[in-house]
Amino acid sequence: MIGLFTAAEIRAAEARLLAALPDGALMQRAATGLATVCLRLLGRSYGARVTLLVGAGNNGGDALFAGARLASRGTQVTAALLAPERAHEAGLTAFRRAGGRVVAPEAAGPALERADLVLDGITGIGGSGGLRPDAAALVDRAAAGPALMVAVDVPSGVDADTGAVDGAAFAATHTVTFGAVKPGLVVGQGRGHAGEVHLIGIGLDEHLPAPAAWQLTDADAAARLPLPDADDDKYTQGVVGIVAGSATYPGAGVLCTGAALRTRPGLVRYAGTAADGVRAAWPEAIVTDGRPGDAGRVQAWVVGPGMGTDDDARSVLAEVLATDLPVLADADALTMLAREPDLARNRPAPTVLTPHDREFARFGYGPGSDRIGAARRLAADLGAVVLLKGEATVVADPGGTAFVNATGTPWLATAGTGDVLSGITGALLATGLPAVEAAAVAAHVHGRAGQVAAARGPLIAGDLVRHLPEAISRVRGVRPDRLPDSGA
Ligand SMILES: NC(=O)C1=CN([C@@H]2O[C@H](COP(=O)(O)OP(=O)(O)OC[C@H]3O[C@@H](n4cnc5c(N)ncnc54)[C@H](O)[C@@H]3O)[C@@H](O)[C@H]2O)[C@@H](O)CC1
Ligand SMILES: Nc1ncnc2c1ncn2[C@@H]1O[C@H](COP(=O)(O)OP(=O)(O)O)[C@@H](O)[C@H]1O
Ligand SMILES: [K+]
Repeated sequence: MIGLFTAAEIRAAEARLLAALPDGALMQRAATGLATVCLRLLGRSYGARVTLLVGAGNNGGDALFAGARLASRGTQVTAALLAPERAHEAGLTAFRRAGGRVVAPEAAGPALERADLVLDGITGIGGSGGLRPDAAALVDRAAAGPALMVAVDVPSGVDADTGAVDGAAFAATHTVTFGAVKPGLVVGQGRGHAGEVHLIGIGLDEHLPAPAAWQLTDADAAARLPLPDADDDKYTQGVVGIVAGSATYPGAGVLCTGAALRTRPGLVRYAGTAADGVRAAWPEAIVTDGRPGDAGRVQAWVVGPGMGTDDDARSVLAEVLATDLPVLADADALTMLAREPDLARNRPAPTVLTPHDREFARFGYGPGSDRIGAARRLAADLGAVVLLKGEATVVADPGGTAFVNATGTPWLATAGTGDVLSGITGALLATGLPAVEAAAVAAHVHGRAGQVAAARGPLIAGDLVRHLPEAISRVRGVRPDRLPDSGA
């Protein structure tokens, strides 16, 4: 798993590491890694043109030392200094000594127009609030040029902890970040500004605390997707019950049940008023048009997508939440729970809520620009796991552990894909995974299914269900064309 660390956690770790190192050593590590990535991206050093945007802090120091390294290898490097009198002194000396050219921000236009690569060293983890006007103007001018845009540590204007962007921000194609990945690079608007993230080790790991936020890799997700083994039968792999869809809107029931089957095919039960549609679409499911209690035994419930919000729906929701089983509540169930949160508050078994932004806002406050913070707050308030959907889906548990999803595609912004996510999550809850992990792994697999489906063109929610087996195999690293011999 990839740990995500706040600016305060990184500063505390840096302080311990700095105390053990000679002056300036840490910045040299950062600048060496930065220059190496720049050279790789440029593909050459001699004759290339690089322009540095340099603020008054250590972030500008990193840029200047990296610029010095590039200049000493024959690259034409120009530095636009936002605050010449406060620019990093040693960095500026090294830069000038290596042949770097210094200009005022107002005179940086030609250098930005000609640059192959722009290096953003205006602010890093020390930035706060929206960029000041002079910095914002420089960032805008850089964006108009043709260069590769490389952010030092954090794109300037992006809040390193939350990903919030208030006004102008450097839109990077690559971010070279030091010591640890910051949440703001992978969530909220910051995710879109960071581009590809390159992590440079500077020896910080042993000084960092246990992370409170994580990103899963394919391998992490695969380790939580148990394979059936020789002792399994259809009942032992986790049976999920689905309450979704309605006579008027059977689609949600069909998508949710299909997603559960394609994730964990042992046995999926369905109870609800879309029974005919579900039966016709998925003969593999065990279907009743009765109440959840008529469905037979399950190890987890999914309740909500397309079920309506009338009195019958409310009583079905209450019945499911009154069980001592893990429950995933989505869509119409969230609308009802926003009115009556006590139905879900502090259940003895895990509850997972999967709101998009508008559903989230029904609980009393919008997610705002700190999506991890918002998910944590609602999770703590309700004693439930909250999966806040979006470009980067965030999962948080009541204790504050959070996951930021790394997979997905904007093509997922289409009706019904949330119903599919509910089915996947419910199937994983039924396997007995801790709820926060089931939700995080489900978001990971759902995003991969979206990527697999989108590779073939515009996707609809049913395509996600169809591509789930391939997505899961890819997450596991299984080549689809190889069949092991029996017992191998
Ligand atoms: N502490 C260390 O030893 C290391 C720090 N490193 C670098 O140091 C950075 C942190 O350095 P600093 O603490 O000096 O802070 P920064 O360099 O990130 O930012 C501070 C500067 O930005 C200005 N600023 C803040 N908000 C602004 C805004 N909204 N608009 C315009 N200007 C703004 C401040 O006035 C100050 O001059 C890291 O991000 C990283 O790049 C690396 O060199 C690794 C080692
Ligand atoms: N711009 C986007 N980029 C990536 N994923 C997105 C984007 N917009 C939505 N999604 C994903 O698509 C899904 C939509 O779910 P939801 O809004 O519940 O749809 P529905 O209710 O129609 O099923 C979520 O998994 C969400 O994270
Ligand atoms: K920066």
